[in-house]
Amino acid sequence: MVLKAKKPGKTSRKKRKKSIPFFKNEKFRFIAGILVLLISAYLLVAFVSFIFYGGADQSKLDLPWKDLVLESDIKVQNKAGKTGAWLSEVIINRGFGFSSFLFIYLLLVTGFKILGRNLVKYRRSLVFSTLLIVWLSLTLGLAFSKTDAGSFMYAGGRYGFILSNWLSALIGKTGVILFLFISGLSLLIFRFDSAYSLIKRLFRKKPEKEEAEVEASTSAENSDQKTNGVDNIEDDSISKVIDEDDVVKAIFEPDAEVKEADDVQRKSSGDSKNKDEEDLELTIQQKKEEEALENYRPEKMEDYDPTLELSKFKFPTLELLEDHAAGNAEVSNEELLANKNKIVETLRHYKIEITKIRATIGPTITLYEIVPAPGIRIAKIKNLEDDIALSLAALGIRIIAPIPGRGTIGIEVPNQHPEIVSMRSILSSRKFQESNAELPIALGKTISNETYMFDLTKMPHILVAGATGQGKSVGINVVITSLLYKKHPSQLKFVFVDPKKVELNLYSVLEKHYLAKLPNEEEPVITDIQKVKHTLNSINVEMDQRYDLLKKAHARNIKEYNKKFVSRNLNPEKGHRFLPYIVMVIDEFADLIMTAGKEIELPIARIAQLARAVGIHMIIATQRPSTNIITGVIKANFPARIAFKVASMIDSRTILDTPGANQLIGKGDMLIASGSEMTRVQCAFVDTPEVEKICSFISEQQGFSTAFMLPEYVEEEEAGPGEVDLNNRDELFEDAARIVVINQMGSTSMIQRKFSIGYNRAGRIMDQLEAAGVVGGSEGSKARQVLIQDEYTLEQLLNSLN
Ligand SMILES: Nc1ncnc2c1ncn2[C@@H]1O[C@H](COP(=O)(O)OP(=O)(O)OP(=O)(O)O)[C@@H](O)[C@H]1O
Repeated sequence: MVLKAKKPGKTSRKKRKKSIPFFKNEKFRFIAGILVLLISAYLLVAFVSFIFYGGADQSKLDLPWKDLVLESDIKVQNKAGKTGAWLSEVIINRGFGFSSFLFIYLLLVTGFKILGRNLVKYRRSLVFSTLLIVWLSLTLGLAFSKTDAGSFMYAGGRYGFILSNWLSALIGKTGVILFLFISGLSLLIFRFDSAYSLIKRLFRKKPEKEEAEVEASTSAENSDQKTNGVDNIEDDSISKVIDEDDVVKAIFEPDAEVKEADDVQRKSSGDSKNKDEEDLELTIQQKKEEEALENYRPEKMEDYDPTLELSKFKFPTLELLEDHAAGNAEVSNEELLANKNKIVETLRHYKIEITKIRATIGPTITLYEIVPAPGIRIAKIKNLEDDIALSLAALGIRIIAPIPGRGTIGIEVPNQHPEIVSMRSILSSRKFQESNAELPIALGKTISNETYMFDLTKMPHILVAGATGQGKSVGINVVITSLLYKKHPSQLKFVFVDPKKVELNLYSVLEKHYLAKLPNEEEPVITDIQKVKHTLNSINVEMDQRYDLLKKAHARNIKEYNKKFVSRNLNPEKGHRFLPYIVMVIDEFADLIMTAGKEIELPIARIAQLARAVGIHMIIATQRPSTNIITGVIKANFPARIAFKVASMIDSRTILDTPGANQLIGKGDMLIASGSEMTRVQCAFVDTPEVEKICSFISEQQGFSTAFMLPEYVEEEEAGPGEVDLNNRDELFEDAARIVVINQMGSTSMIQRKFSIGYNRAGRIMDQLEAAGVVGGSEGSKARQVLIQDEYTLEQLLNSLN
């Protein structure tokens, strides 16, 4: 669609260039533009006067043009003189009536266009106004066909008058009115997108409502499924009904059913995808973007390809990963049956009758869903958690009473032989492979053996907690590996913080591919707490710079911004650049907070609050989920939390706001809370040697010349202009001053980029600019205020310095 739109634009532009080359002369354009504007002003005076004095001048205007001009005795009342009166007579009366005023509008926009200012989309306005002139003239001709006869002026001009009479005779007045209505509506629709959507909405009101209802119910269904971590009782074939009298038969045949379930799942995910696509096509916003392409795209330029610099980059292959699942033992039918009997027995013992029980076998736990007999209080079952655990002689039993939206009570019982969910099986899943998410993360498997996936851009920051040895580090490796399998080095950068100096260090070989760091910093993985502070502040600067860029580009988020940049609607010379996502991973957050406290907490909270739209995401992990580590400020800004097994119920409450994480069974068993949803997932397993293999696969390939450079943060006291000697100015001082004034942006990193100089030199120049009064004082991470508004004043100031 984009290509089609591009072609005609290109050829017509070429033609124009050939036919009027003198139009390239700037002075000529200036004079021509002014002339056209003056003509439009003259015509305006003439037309307005014609309305007032046209009647009085009428007798003179009937004279031949020569007589009217040459005869000096003949005087007209029109304020634009005889020529103005005559032009008005010809254009309004003998032409198109009142709609002739649109000619003035056309001259006005043409004049401005020649002067280089596009007030409107020119070609579109030209076509629309011309058609409107004809339409309006005809409409006025028809409406005033009776009154026109006695007046000096035709409201629709002679053209409108004659045409409306002719059409009325041809198709009758009603026919003409219908024709005018339809053509008017078409004009509106083609000219104004909003008119189109408004009219469409009027006609489609009912179906849309229905669609909304369908959508609402689908999403409700989806959310139900997620909330429970299991599929619907009625139609999910993974779940097995264990009827009181036909227990064995119902539990068996898991394999065939799992396959069936997969199909259903695939189908439904395909369906919802189709639905999404249909919705996208209908959005008005997309249409606008296509227009922008047509209008602003420089000629002969293909889309910008961020991956071009490393075009030969190969993504890691699945062969690098082990199939840990090979030795997994299945849950035996005896085990299922025994557990079921014990549950039923224990409940009976407390006089709780159940009408139905069914089992869903997950990788580490099996969910037994029971439907209690009518009249049984749910709280009563909930209180039996310990008794059921005792009777099953198993740790990690969790009762979910009731499972939200399902009308059943869930009892999660650990399997005797938990499965290892290999990273390989997760990454090779269709769900992950076909994911269109911006930052797809496949984390593990849910109770119904579904791959659990999410898009980090939607989460958008994650807090991970878990006691030592419960799978936290493996979980973080799973997150990073997922991203490495999907994102090109140009699209994603990591900032790794690892005070323990062991866990994330193996990623340091990815420096020139995937890592971001401070300039002049040697270590790619940050271990020093002081440097963490600098890095966080630097990310804050990067965040502010990105917001400035988004604002200038009128983009709401990084996705929109990059889309515009890729289609070359943003000029790199104005500071625009392709923005990779930045994911910051902090492995032991507690160590940082204990040592640096607020200095760390506040920039993290600020990033968490604001950075989502500009593509900066954080994953912070801690062993000690206590309230002095996970403070209210942090918690409020991290809505997505992942809990591995923790030591106590209090820890669970700190991280998840509910108990439960203390009842997990460890080894990657986790609870994921996102908003009000809570899902139990078995984390995939990826071993350190596998991660090493992936890293060396990537690092052996060609990378960028350096890591991605974060802007350096200069602390305020360092930045003061204190002893700046203006007699000893940097040789780039004047050029830098011009750049700052032209762009009206007092940004050190802009100077750094424009002149390809280091941050310190750019900072010194900025101090000199402040001392010279070109920019205001430092405002921390924000760009400085520019105090000189135009180049002329600047030149005067520069002269006075010499
Ligand atoms: N998803 C998983 N599947 C199977 N086993 C796992 C999984 N995650 C962790 N384990 C087992 O638990 C061990 C400890 O995991 P991990 O190193 O991730 O713990 P941790 O919470 O990071 O501990 P620490 O905080 O001390 O670093 C692993 O070596 C592995 O044997």
